[in-house]
Amino acid sequence: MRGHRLDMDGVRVRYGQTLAVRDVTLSVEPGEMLALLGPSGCGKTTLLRTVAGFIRAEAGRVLVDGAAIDHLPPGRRGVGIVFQSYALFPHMSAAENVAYGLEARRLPRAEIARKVEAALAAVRMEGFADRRPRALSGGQQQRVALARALAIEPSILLLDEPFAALDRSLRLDLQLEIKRIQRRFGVTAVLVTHDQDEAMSMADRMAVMNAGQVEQVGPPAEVYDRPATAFVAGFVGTTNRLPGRIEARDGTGYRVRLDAGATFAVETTRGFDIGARVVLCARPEQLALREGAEAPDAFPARLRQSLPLGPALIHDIEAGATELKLHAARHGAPPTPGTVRVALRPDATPALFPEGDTT
Ligand SMILES: Nc1ncnc2c1ncn2[C@@H]1O[C@H](COP(=O)(O)OP(=O)(O)OP(=O)(O)O)[C@@H](O)[C@H]1O
Repeated sequence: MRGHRLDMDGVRVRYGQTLAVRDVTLSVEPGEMLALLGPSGCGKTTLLRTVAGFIRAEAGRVLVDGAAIDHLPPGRRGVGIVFQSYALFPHMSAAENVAYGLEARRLPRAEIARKVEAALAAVRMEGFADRRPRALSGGQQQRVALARALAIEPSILLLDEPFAALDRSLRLDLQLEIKRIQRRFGVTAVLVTHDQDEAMSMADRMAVMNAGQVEQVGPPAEVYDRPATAFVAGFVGTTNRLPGRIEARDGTGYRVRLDAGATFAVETTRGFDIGARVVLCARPEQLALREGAEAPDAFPARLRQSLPLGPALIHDIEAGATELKLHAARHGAPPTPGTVRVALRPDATPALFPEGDTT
């Protein structure tokens, strides 16, 4: 199962008038897990199903280890798929379900038995071989579905929201299980999810999709820290959006005059004209309350409330029509609601986008 490379090269998929996937080019390295992350309707399932062979692309190619597989039917692509709904055959036992794909390949009986046993053991379900799906919990059914996908020793494992139907604790169990198995076998995997925490914790890299296109692809921390577009900044993690205007060039960035009434220095590699309208996107942990007198690098706002969240404190703030969330360490008594000043933390690297960028 080890080490196969997957390439999507200019894949375009249309349903009638709807262009669901717009010329997507993505590579998944051998043994890597790539998450396709995005809001409902952005095209992630369509892209996954195109790789699986259930949907035909209007343009572009899908390649495994450099060879195009577009002409192959799903059963001959060497892909294993786990769906959101467990999609097990209800009248078959767990072992029969796992054997199904192997029987279709007409393998000898003894070999099928051996592979079924190994696949069920890999997902820790060896004691449940004779159970029918209805006698298994949701998490157990999904483990069997995973065993079925793995039994054929796929070159690529496709995971289509496999945890969506599970409650929280089962979900975490299965996430850990899949990650463990994926690492152990070095299987190349694509995970479709609309859950950013899931993508962050499971994936080596994530591709953030919006309206059929990939807006950014990279390791989760990089996407979080350096969002490429305003959409990514808003979709991955929490972002405070502060409108303003470019006042002047400043070192390797700009001085931005915020509508809220302060001037922030922001580093960026993007180019802006002086006077251009912009949106500054700052994470809750990049802003801070500033004590004391008026200063040009802090703007006035109203602290509505402060709520404890584990070891942190979330400040709920309004600055004119803009609502802000600030993340602070919790020590001592929370500040009193009322007038406050908000500043950028000295080490913060907020993102700057042209106003009117897609959100
Ligand atoms: N069979 C279909 N016929 C027509 N349009 C479709 C079909 N399937 C999907 N679409 C449309 O294509 C676009 C992409 O859908 P897709 O299911 O790939 O998105 P998604 O990101 O996986 O969303 P979700 O998270 O809701 O599953 C959407 O606009 C959707 O309405």
